[in-house]
Amino acid sequence: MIAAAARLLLGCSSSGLESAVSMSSPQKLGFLNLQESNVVGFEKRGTSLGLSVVNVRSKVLPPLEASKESKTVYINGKAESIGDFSDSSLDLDEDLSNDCAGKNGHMISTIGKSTNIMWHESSVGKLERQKLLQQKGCVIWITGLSGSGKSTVACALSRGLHYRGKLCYILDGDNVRHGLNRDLTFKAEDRAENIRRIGEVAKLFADAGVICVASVISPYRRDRDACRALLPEGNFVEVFMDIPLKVCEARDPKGLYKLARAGKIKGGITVSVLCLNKVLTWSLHSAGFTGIDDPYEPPLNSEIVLRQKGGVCASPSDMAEEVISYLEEVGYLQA
Ligand SMILES: Nc1ncnc2c1ncn2[C@@H]1O[C@H](COP(=O)(O)OS(=O)(=O)O)[C@@H](OP(=O)(O)O)[C@H]1O
Ligand SMILES: Nc1ncnc2c1ncn2[C@@H]1O[C@H](COP(=O)(O)OP(=O)(O)O)[C@@H](O)[C@H]1O
Repeated sequence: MIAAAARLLLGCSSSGLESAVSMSSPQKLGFLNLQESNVVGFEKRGTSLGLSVVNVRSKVLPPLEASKESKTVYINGKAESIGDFSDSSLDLDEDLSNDCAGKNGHMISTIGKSTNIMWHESSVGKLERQKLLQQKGCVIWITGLSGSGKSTVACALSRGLHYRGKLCYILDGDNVRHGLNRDLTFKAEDRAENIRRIGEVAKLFADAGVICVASVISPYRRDRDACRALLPEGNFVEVFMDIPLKVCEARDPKGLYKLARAGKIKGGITVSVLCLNKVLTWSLHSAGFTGIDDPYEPPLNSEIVLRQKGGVCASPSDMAEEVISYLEEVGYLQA
């Protein structure tokens, strides 16, 4: 928050500051180096063309004021004057300034519901991170019915990759619903939002250079395709657990198919389990259970299909090896 506020200051008097923001050209961006302990309060003093003018009160510094030189920023792609500022030539770390300004410079845009936001490019890029990790960041998207073996294969895959010295992280549907997506139900629009968020997080992991394994039912083709579209070509590897419903239902490790068949999931139910003398309660709000009274749309062109052969399911580690072989083939296990 302090860095963000400092960036909004845009110009200031120099006394007592180690560095200051320059707005003399749209290619430059700098940061005020404020010590958090010295800042005792932020005060919003007004807005100008969507940019907040902030007064930082400090224990050691005099109040900072905008001063007298006219500057330009780009707001929603349009050049706008933001008023009078001076001291544009103050001591900046040029390299860091240019690094962090990124390719969009001071492009301020509206994205979704967020107004006046700017893209900051990191000084270390994806290629450098990949070189460090000796792998290519990507998303392995495991989709399939409940009980088809998504989580099991994700774990085996993670183990196999780890064994080869590759950094991998699993985003499991059940787990993500414990935190990030705890506000979402199983009605269609919430499933879509669940997948959208997981897709966005997976994209960040891939950008970090990590092999991100998402194991989620993701029943709707459109939502999966939207996640694919977030990533560079080839970085989204869809793995379809093509296991027949009757096999998944026979496994039924959580007893959910049984509940669904009994009509106890549609419309929302509460499940309570006595565990170590504690009652654990889950609320299942649902338009239906996938495969029973809610649709599952199988992928049409997934990179990998894992299915039974002659009615026999391969072991989870063999299935994981199939995925690892694919990653090796496409060169993702090297930088
Ligand atoms: N109505 C309904 N439909 C499907 N699944 C249900 C439902 N209610 C609860 N569960 C449990 O939630 C797990 C699926 O969560 P996901 O986030 O992967 O689902 S989705 O992609 O948003 O459809 C899923 O976990 P897995 O069995 O591992 O797939 C179920 O255990
Ligand atoms: N390849 C496999 N062969 C036999 N059983 C499996 C296999 N993969 C998973 N299972 C079993 O199927 C059940 C469901 O697996 P799970 O990974 O939880 O599925 P999902 O995450 O798709 O709901 C578990 O009891 C698991 O042990």
